[in-house]
This record gives sequence, structure tokens and C-alpha cells, in this order.
Amino acid sequence: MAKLQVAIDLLTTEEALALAAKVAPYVDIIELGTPLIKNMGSTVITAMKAAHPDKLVFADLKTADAGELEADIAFKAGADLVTVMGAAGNATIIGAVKAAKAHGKGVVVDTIGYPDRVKRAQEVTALGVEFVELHAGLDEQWTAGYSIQVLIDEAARAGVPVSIAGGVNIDNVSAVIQAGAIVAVAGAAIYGAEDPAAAAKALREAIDAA
Ligand SMILES: O=C(CO)[C@H](O)[C@H](O)COP(=O)(O)O
Repeated sequence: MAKLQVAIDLLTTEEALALAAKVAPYVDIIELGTPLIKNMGSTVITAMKAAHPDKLVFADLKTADAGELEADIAFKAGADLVTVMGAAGNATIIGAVKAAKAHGKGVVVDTIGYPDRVKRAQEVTALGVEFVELHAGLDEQWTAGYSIQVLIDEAARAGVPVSIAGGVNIDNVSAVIQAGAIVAVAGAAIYGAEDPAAAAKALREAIDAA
């Protein structure tokens, strides 16, 4: 069954815990966004895992170097999954995977900004990562002409386990799953909703029906 990942792009531990408490019944993975981790440090990872030990806690580190060191920090803090940039060298990804294996956890490669996301997804899957995030970041989404369809089309031809992040919402989540994504990542569609719990519930139901 495909999973729903809530991306918490808020800035304080208090806000993140409050949102997670509302949406936890409907999500599989709780992502601590990069700005949140940069603002609060690894303590937000520890707090989230303590509050939701039954959920996968995803630390969106976007590691670009020192893969083993940075991943080890997050796993020791309680993370189940960490991200490494697809644009990082293979040595960085291999280092993070080494730390993951030592902790019994996993690495996700973030293809944000990478020119050929599908090719990189196929390359890094051979390095032992859990899955690859086909990702259009917040800044890319705000550029003229962006459409999530580009990620959906990439997922359909990736041939390796992928998630999709970048404007996932109730109108496109079925297509995201039908294209083969094993995880749908939703940030603003949930934390920006008037009723985040209702938004997460609707996304959950759409994923299960896809
Ligand atoms: O990692 C991120 C930005 O770097 C976001 O969490 C991701 O893009 C999902 O956000 P949204 O669903 O709001 O587009």
C-alpha cells in the first residue's frame, strides 16, 4: 500500500508537534522539513520520535557532504529516514547508507535540482538507498510553468522505488500513486489547509483508492 508523508515545513518544534498530533492518524511518515531542522537542530527529531514512536520520522537533512557523519547524528536523535542530495557524490550517499545500516534505518536520495532525476534515481538505487524522492522544491514550484506532471511522468518510467514531492494535493495525488510512486509527500496541502486533519484524511483516502 502506498504511503502518505506529511512534510512539516514549519519552523518550531511546538508547531511541528501540534500539526503532527492532528494528522498522525492519517499519515505513515512524518517529515521534519529542512528549515525546521536548521532552525531547531536535532532536538526536533528526538521530540517527534518520542511523540510518535509508531510513525517513521523522516529528517530532511538534504545532506551534501559528510554523509556518514550527518546521517549518524540524525539516527542517534531518533530519525528513521534521512535525505542525501542526489547531486552529492556517490561517496556521500554510500557513507549515509553505511550509517543507516549500522542503525537499522534508511536513506532517501533527494533529486531536487538534478538535471536527469530518473537517471540519478536508477544510479543511486544500486547504492542501497530505501527509495528516491522525485522532487521539485519550493523555489522551483514558484517558477513560471512548473507542473507536477513532470514528476508523475518521471515516476512512471523510473523503474525503481520513488516518492514524489512538489505540490502534491488532493487533485493530483491519485495520478501520483497510479504512476507508481510508493510515497506521496504533501506539505502545504496539509499544513496550509484550514483543517489539516481533514486534508490529511482526504489524501489518505485518495491514496488508498488509487
Ligand atoms: O522538501 C521540501 C522543500 O525543500 C518540501 O517539504 C517538499 O517540497 C514538499 O512540499 P510541498 O508539498 O508543500 O510542495
